[in-house]
Amino acid sequence: MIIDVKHVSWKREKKMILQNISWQVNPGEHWCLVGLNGSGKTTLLNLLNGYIWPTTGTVTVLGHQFGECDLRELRKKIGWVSSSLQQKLYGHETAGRIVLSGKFASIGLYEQPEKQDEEEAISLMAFLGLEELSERTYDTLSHGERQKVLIARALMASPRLLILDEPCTGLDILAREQLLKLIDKIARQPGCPTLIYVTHHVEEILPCLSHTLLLKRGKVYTTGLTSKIMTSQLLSDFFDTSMEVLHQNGRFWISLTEPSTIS
Ligand SMILES: Nc1ncnc2c1ncn2[C@@H]1O[C@H](COP(=O)(O)OP(=O)(O)OP(=O)(O)O)[C@@H](O)[C@H]1O
Repeated sequence: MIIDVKHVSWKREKKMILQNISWQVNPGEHWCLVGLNGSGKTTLLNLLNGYIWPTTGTVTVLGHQFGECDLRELRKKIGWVSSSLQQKLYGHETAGRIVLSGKFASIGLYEQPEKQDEEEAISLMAFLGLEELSERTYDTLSHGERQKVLIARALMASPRLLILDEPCTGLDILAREQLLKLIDKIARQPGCPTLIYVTHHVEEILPCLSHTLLLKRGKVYTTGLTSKIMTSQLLSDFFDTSMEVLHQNGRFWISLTEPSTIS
């Protein structure tokens, strides 16, 4: 099993941030994690990476139960692309060196890379269509280009689990679609890591994301096949707002049926 979270709760300042979360991710599945602001998505990701510990329950990732394994070793097998990573990177580094640094899980490149690593970074960037960015410094890249470079960096470590935490935030519609196309391309590769795609936006859910977890106020609202979850009835109940879901070209598009009722 890739992820096995059992009856996990996390409490802070007398507040239950996550309550009795159970979630299993099997090999061959790709998951979407959907929840509104403050529903507990980031907290759940922090638990998966061992940055925080459950108040109760157990977390097992890639067969390693937390508390009984070397977290530093485990984290090398988990790629995590998030906005907080964006902020940590050095703007003067070239995109090529940032991708290469993923091999060493470092911010900046301190070790002398092997020729083989350099070749791997070049071919990965070529596969993802990023070769023209290789010599550009990170601070000259657009937001969408940065996200692609960060995904390439995560892939350099050959992770078994790749967490994409709201990767389309701040992108215009075209940049968003370009980034989603790249993620879809990665998902189609044999041996692709298990994807966990975190979002507020149903429109971003790609057909490759076979399963969905809906998180609401710190609890699992439901889990299951994405195709079964993305219905007008279920999402209206989840968002407490009447909405219609249109299924088109393998994607889901939402419209509010009574926008004026939102307070
Ligand atoms: N260390 C902490 N101490 C107290 N409260 C916390 C802590 N970390 C998170 N919370 C609270 O837990 C709730 C869930 O936060 P979390 O960041 O996990 O939500 P989220 O779904 O990722 O939200 P967003 O989509 O806005 O990023 C929020 O109410 C937040 O204020």
